[in-house]
Amino acid sequence: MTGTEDPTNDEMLVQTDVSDGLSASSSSVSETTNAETIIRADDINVWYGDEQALQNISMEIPENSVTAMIGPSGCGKSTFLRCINRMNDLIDVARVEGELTLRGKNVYDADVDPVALRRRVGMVFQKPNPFPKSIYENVVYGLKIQGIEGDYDEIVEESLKRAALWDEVKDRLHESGLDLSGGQQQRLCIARAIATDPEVLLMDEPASALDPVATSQIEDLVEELAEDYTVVIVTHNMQQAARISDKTAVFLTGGELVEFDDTQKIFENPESQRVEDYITGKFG
Ligand SMILES: Nc1ncnc2c1ncn2[C@@H]1O[C@H](COP(=O)(O)OP(=O)(O)OP(=O)(O)O)[C@@H](O)[C@H]1O
Repeated sequence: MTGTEDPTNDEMLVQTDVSDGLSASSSSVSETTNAETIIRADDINVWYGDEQALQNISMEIPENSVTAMIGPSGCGKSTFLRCINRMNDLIDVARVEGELTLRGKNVYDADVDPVALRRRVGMVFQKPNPFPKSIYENVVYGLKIQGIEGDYDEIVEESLKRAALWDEVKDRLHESGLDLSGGQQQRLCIARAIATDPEVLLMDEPASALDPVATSQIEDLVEELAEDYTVVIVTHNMQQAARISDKTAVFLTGGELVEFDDTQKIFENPESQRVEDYITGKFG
């Protein structure tokens, strides 16, 4: 997107679609083990045309935790993430089978409005991509599009504080979001995603385009966000998954979920030899 175009990318789609129907800090594993399940996948299969991208995926994601999705390129991590807020609906050739519940309600039921669902399940993408609007307007974009009323000044301040950006931008709220650094832009996108008060935040490699300092800020932020939200994050960075997540799902080639467990267990004592080989760098 250039600075002059209106937003037309997936981010805007999420923002415009997010109009209703549906993190952990590195809190200790034991804290999350008993947490309530917010998302449950049951035998999810996804095809793009004739190609199967996910096979019989089942997992339970606890609320207020960080769940990392790791695995080699093309193993279906992003596809799974997009099942949660039905972004795959937007891909003509994609077909999803199985049940995926959010607080017990199958998001694929006929009576679920995907627009409403995406209000409850926000998304942050790989490339920081604020709209060519002011910082303030970026944060309130989803609210305006969805016709959500409220004290916008307060929501902007609260969202930017939660995204750990307020102190850096409070004196320039009406300057362009595009003038921020990459890391600030990504935190602005996070502020925009949380302004509509979702329950779940999906993050697709949110730090992969950032330098180490900005990456570390995003990691700290993800941990903080998990106090209020359930965060599901795709990452290629295994150290990052180990640092910030409570649960880790390891997908391997062919769209198979090979292991899903507490992050500590996955990294210290995985059940599967294939997972051990992957995390120790023997392949992938
Ligand atoms: N829009 C699409 N149309 C057709 N095939 C797709 C589409 N999106 C993904 N795929 C295919 O589905 C499989 C899984 O892709 P996906 O992007 O979910 O994997 P990933 O693990 O997230 O990969 P990466 O780590 O490289 O982002 C791949 O074979 C990919 O080519």
